[in-house]
Amino acid sequence: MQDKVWIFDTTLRDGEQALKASLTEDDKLQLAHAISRLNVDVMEVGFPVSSPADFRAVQRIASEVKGPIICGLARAVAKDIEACGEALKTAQQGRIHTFIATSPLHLEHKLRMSLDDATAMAVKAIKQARNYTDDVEFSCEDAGRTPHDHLCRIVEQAIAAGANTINLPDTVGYVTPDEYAAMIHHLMNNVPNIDKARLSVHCHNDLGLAVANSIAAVQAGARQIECTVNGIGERAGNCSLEEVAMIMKMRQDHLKVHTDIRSEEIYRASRQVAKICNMPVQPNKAIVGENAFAHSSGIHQDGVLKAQNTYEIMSPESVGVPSNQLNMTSRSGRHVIEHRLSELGYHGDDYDMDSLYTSFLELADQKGTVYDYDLEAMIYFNQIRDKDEHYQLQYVNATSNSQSVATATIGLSVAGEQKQEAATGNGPVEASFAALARLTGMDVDVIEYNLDATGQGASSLGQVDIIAKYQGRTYHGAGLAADIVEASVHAMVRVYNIIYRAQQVSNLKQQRKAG
Ligand SMILES: CC(=O)SCCNC(=O)CCNC(=O)[C@H](O)C(C)(C)COP(=O)(O)OP(=O)(O)OC[C@H]1O[C@@H](n2cnc3c(N)ncnc32)[C@H](O)[C@@H]1OP(=O)(O)O
Ligand SMILES: CC(C)C(=O)C(=O)O
Repeated sequence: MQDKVWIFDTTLRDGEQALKASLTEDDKLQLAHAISRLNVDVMEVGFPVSSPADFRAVQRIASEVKGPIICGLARAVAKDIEACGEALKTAQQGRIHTFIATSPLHLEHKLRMSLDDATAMAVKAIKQARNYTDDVEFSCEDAGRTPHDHLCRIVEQAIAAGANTINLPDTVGYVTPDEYAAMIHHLMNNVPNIDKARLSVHCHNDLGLAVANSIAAVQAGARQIECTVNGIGERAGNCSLEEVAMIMKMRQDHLKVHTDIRSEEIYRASRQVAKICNMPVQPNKAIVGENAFAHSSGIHQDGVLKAQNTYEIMSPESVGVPSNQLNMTSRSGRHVIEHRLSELGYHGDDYDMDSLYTSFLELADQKGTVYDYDLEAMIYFNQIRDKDEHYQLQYVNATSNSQSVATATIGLSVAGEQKQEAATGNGPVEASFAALARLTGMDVDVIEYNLDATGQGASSLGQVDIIAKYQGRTYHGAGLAADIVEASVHAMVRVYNIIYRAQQVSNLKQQRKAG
């Protein structure tokens, strides 16, 4: 049997200390339900003496949320313990968590007392707490900077007074994993009654070591981790619940411990905490960040399509993320495009991959991400591409501003010969059309011009449809590009090619007649 590590969630207490405004009673209740769905063992939900609203929040959660042990925090002060005990009265299982600082720095400058005085206060507070509940946790605040023998002294007395969980916080995120593990070992080997209590750790992230330190402590024998959803908490935050839970799930083979966390609830809880606490999650955050299951480079995408575990050590579904994401960027390759298109219902013979991929890269370089709707539009234009046409657009360079006429220079290949012309106009589209007229020698009359956005938002592609008249006949041309002037020129070049082909057909007919 593998050992169980208890998960003590403190999102609603230490996590809340990170917020610019405290959570309301209703916010706390809603989050308490979300966190309890994770199946945490203990949920620390407030500091009841702190304010009437926090007292009521703890009270409501205690009576309404069933499942985890509901815990409140209290200084080693009689009125704090009393408030905590009262607030937790209706809990199915309530825990009072009391603490006092033990490091020389905190004792001298903050509490202005000796270790013996602090120990006496702790003992008194624990005994008072035991009058309310059998479940009492004691924390040596700033244990990370407390000499080990001092910790042993106070912890021994705390257990003797009735504390059944002993928490050794690295309050300021100062220690390294080996130091933290050594501290746990020292206590386990030197406090005579240590087996009467569960050893707990509570790590802050000031040096980015909160998760590493918590895991090192578990490897040394600690069996409770205090943590928060998304790692929110005072200053740089606390140990992140989702990270430690998934480390213990994914590396059970190595760590030989487990938790009871329902990992499929992680993503949902993370989103709720981010939203209600107004603390967005950084995209590259492990487990719950937007990019945690996103692949953007061709080699990785190809690997994941062939076997998901080539680049994913856990499945997105295992943490409640609906699926992974294959972002299509200019670092993507042909495999992912083919895969995406097949999901959209296209087959290999619907498009020419080489020319589609060229258009894809051009667009991706301009836009960043290429979306499904871009791909669909590209397929359409890929099918009507001017590949072997008489007129082929080389480039468009148009400039315009609000004070002078627009100018456009166009490079066009005409039957394989490179040509260039410039012209002016009221706007860049008109100037471009005038340059095209010079290049082709045909004066086409544009009778309808429609511009549509294909896609969403400012990164949409411009799709231009033109109806033009030439020598009594009407022609249609369409163009698509990130730049709307370029889309217009593509549409017009298409019109010229159709006119050219029509002329060829009619010349042929005349020759036949004459012949
Ligand atoms: C490491 C942690 O995260 S601990 C939790 C931190 N969370 C909070 O502080 C949020 C809730 N806190 C509060 O609402 C308020 O600070 C209260 C109600 C607890 C106290 O408010 P006030 O009485 O106005 O005191 P204030 O916060 O300014 O100062 C703290 C006092 O508690 C004392 N104190 C600090 N920790 C403890 C402790 N564990 N046990 C006993 N006394 C303590 C300090 O020495 C100081 O005492 P002093 O007034 O004799 O100098
Ligand atoms: C009260 C204790 C557990 C704490 O929050 C800390 O030391 O950071």
